[in-house]
Amino acid sequence: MQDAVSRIYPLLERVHQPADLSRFTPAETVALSQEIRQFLIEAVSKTGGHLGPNLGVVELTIALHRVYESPRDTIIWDTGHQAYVHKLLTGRKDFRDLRQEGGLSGYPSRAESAHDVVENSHASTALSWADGVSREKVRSGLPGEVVAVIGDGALTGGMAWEALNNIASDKERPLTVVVNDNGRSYDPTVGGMAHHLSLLRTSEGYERALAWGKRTLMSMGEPGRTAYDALHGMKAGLKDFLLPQAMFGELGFKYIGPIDGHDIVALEFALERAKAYPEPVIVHVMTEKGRGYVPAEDDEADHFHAVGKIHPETGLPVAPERFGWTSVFAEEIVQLAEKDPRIVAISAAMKEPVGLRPLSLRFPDRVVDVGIAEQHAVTMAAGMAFAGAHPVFAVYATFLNRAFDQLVMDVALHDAPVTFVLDRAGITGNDGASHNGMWDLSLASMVPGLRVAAPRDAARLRELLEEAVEWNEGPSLVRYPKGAIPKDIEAVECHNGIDFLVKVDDAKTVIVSVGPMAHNAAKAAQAIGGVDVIDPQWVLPVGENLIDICSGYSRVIVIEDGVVTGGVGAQVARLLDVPVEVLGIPDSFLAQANRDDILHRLGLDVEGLVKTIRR
Ligand SMILES: Cc1ncc(C[n+]2csc(CCOP(=O)(O)OP(=O)(O)O)c2C)c(N)n1
Ligand SMILES: CC(=O)[C@@H](O)[C@H](O)COP(=O)(O)O
Ligand SMILES: [Mg+2]
Repeated sequence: MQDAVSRIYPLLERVHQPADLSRFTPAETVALSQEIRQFLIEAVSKTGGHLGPNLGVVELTIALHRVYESPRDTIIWDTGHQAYVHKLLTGRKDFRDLRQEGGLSGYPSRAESAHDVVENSHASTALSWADGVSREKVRSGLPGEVVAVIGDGALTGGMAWEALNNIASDKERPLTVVVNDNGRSYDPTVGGMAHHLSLLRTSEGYERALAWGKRTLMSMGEPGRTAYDALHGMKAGLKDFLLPQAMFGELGFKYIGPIDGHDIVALEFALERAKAYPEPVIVHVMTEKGRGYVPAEDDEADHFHAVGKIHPETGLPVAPERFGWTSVFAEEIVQLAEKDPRIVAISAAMKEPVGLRPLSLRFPDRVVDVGIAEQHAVTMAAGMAFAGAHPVFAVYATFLNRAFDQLVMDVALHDAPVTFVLDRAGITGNDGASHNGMWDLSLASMVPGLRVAAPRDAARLRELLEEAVEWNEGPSLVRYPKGAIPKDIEAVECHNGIDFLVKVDDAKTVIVSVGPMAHNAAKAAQAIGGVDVIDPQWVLPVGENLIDICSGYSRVIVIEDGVVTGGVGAQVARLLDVPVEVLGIPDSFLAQANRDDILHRLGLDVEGLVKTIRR
């Protein structure tokens, strides 16, 4: 086996395609699931990746591939971060370069396999995809079932409910929704729906008691049977009262569950029933995130949702994490909230990764986790602002795309003083095309009244964040990238609010650098000579002060880590008479690779900038 692992996995060796699984006995499938867990721990500890979610779906994925015939039957994974086992069972075992340039994607990928459908790793879309695939299969008479697997976290997203509503409306069209319920997003999953699912989970014992009662009474001959009939009459009423699964029924789905998601026989039985049913079905599967790997099971924070490289024996990181942008925000927002009681923070199911954990510990009632519900978060923020708060929505840049309408119509149109803090802005790299935060500047440039700051270092992040939350005339946005934070660069001069990072006599060329691009811009300018570098800090809308300064040069170059179309450079070019060159991300989806390698490929590292500017 060509792979990232040194151990031999004899059962996994036998699987080249899903059909091979049909030759396994039930006992062998159990042994296979143990092998797969070992494989995942060994391989992912070398590369990093979504270990916890994948450890949780080993049995579920085996069962799905034994019951359904992929790719004839379409299996769709929501978010797709839990598709590693699916990859292993569909012939992809070379995990050496998982999430690296040229290696396996961390998500389903059509380029890799005919078994993969959805590459978009933004959550809560799988049910809409499934509805679409199923409609077209039925319309055009294509064979094959459609199954969507969605986590309890992704089920908090509004789009999932729009899809459920549509799927349920067509009783003639069978479609199976598998809810992979591990009770967690990163944190425990929040909201009424999560509560509902957990009630179903706790009712499992009740179901077992009913089954035991039935068996016992029926074995007692006629008197027992009469007693059972009487009790059975009551059961529906009792069940409706005790089991909120009725809700799925009322929505139009047959509900099967809750099923032990680590029992392959039970899973196969449930999936076979779902497959045979001629209408939409929900199969509710209970799993444990991080299952079978003690460090992940014990990790209360997020059960190893996504890890870097780790020591497989201990689960400890191979390299200590360097102090990052997120940590600076995490510290600063606590300081600001201490001073300003109007500050309330919002997270869309990502308190820890966006740095809101310390604030939630200091002021538990001033951080709201809305689930994976970015659209709701933005409009809710507008409502909070109306009622007197200054909401701070901390979110990954790529996920704000989803709430563009709410940003324009609910926040900007109402001049709501909401601050957006965009983490992972610019190139993120290993998560592939869908996770780069490269559209935010272009989108923000179209929103009337939205002020955008791009700090170049920690000192500027602290200052600009403070200015943002003090700005109450309308919305503001502060954006910064993924990863370690570089050293502060002090300005050599400041004119009319514009920092000069490099200033030489008689420079004809000026580089306008956006946020963290300042570091490469300054180094490139120093290497070339005769070039000034300025940092406007508040980059959108483009200010008159920036235009005035740029007008004094014969050549203006804007460097930004966003798409070139419609970003800061495009706005500067619109307002200046001097020719403007924009160096940024071309309008294309970026294949996965390390952030530095992508910057190099795009000519945005020092070497590339020197070359381009000299030319
Ligand atoms: C729109 C969107 N917002 C946020 C995320 C980040 N994110 C990725 S996985 C995840 C939690 C998913 O929970 P769940 O669906 O239950 O899957 P699990 O990891 O528990 O298997 C979140 C918040 C995302 N991918 N998409
Ligand atoms: C699937 C998903 O959207 C997240 O888990 C994401 O992969 C995390 O990215 P970071 O590692 O940058 O926090
Ligand atoms: Mg979950």
